[in-house]
Order: sequence, then structure tokens, then C-alpha cells
Amino acid sequence: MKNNHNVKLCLGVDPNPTNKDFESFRESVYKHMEILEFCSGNLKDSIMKPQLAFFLSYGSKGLLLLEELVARFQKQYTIILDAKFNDISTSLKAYLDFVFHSIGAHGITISPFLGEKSIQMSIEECAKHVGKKGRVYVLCATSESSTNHLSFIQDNWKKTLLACCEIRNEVFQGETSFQKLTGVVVAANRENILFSNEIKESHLSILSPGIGAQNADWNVIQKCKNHPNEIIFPFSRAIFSGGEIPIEQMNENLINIQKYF
Ligand SMILES: O=c1ccn([C@@H]2O[C@H](COP(=O)(O)O)[C@@H](O)[C@H]2O)c(=O)[nH]1
Repeated sequence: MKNNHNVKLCLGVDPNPTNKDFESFRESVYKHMEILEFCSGNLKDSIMKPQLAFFLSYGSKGLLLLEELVARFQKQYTIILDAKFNDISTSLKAYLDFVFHSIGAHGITISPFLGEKSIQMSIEECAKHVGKKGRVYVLCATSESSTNHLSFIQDNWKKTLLACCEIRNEVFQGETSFQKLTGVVVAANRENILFSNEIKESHLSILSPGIGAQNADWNVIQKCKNHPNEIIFPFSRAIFSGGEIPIEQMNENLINIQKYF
């Protein structure tokens, strides 16, 4: 991929060692940090996506490590915290304070389940705390989803897009410099949606997990060559393997993945 600056590689931080003691977790996080340090300044786009769940599973000690990670890389990277939060407005405000104020991340993933007001509030808080570098990704078409009673939720992806576009337009009144702040999660294995006219006309930023360990087609990256949207592809296990493999191997994995971009 030589000529689409909208297609971006993101380093997924999902520390998940086989041994579940805290020391192994800490070592795994530090290995991720070594690669992140090594890459800062060398990557075309410096974006990382820590998965909150892995840090939370170690309680307060895990959160301290997350704080350390964000503080160390906040200036060099755009940090999208994959938390999939949402709630009624009072509780949501507390979630957003956690992400943008206490942790100091630049972006977040949220669920659309609580409706338009919650999406609007997330976008406004993100813009207020972070500015144009901020990103709010609303779950739209995920890499794993229901094939049963709950499939109606994602079958209605067009309505999720429409809601996100309308809220963005209302909040930013066509201010183009803030256009990328609003986004949706559309996984790379959901090609019918990723390459739909609705997505292309939406100007939403797209967070597209699923290539690598989840086996979505690597050709999707090349197919995005002429895509008009910003599309961010996160890779976690395909680079870091949970943080257990040697640093040299992580580096080699990253170099091989960079060739697609
Ligand atoms: O639809 C979704 C939404 C989020 N994820 C998250 O992305 C990473 C993927 O990790 P890989 O190791 O690169 O597969 C992980 O944190 C998921 O929780 C997703 O996979 N699909």
C-alpha cells in the first residue's frame, strides 16, 4: 500500500500471558512497551489500542500499569482505549472521565445500545478533552456477532451509521477538521459493510479489527487503497502473541505486517 494515507496500522495492546500471575502480566506489558518505544517515530501512523479488559483483570495493579503505559506514550501515539463502555448519562460521564481525564487516552470504543444521547455525550466529551486527535468508535459490525435472536442488532448497521453521522453533523456543524473524531467499528471480515456506499459516503473513521489472529482476509488492506474513509487496522496477537514471544519475533511480525501498508 503506497498511496492511501487514510489506511493506518494500529498496534493492539492485549497483554495475555499463559501464566496468570501478576509478574508475568507485568513482563508482558513491558515487552509491548519495548516495541512501542522502538516504533515511536518509525511508524507512518502512531496509533495504539490497549484492550482495557486485560488490565482490569488484574484489578488496581493492572490499572496502574495501564496508567503507566498511557503516560509513557501519550505524546507519541494516538491511544484508543478499547473499553466498549456506555450507560445512562450520569454513569457514562463517569466512564468518560475515566478514559479522557484519569487515564488520559485519546479515543474510546462505545456501545450504541444506550442510544443517541450517549453517543453525542461521548463525542462532545472527547472533543472537549482531546480536540481533533480524539476518536470515538461506536460498535457497528463487530468481528464476532450473533447468528441467532440478537442478530437484529447488527443487521441494522445502516441505522447505526445514520445516527453517528447525524450526531456528528449536529455537534460539529460541518467543521471538517473534527470529521474523523466520530467513527464506527466495522470488522475486516464484514466486507459487504466495509466497502458499502453507505460507509464511503459517511466520512466516518473506521476501526477495523479482525485481520491476523481472527483470520479476516489480508487482501482487505490492499482493497482499501481507494477507500475514502480513514480506516485503522489494529493488530494484537499477530504482532505480540499476548506478550510471550521474544521481542525479536514481535519486531519481525511487525515488519512483515508493515509491508501491507
Ligand atoms: O469487533 C471487534 C471489536 C473489537 N475487537 C478487539 O480488537 C482486538 C483484536 O485482537 P487481535 O489479537 O488482533 O485479534 C481485541 O482487543 C478485541 O477485543 C475485535 O477483535 N473485534
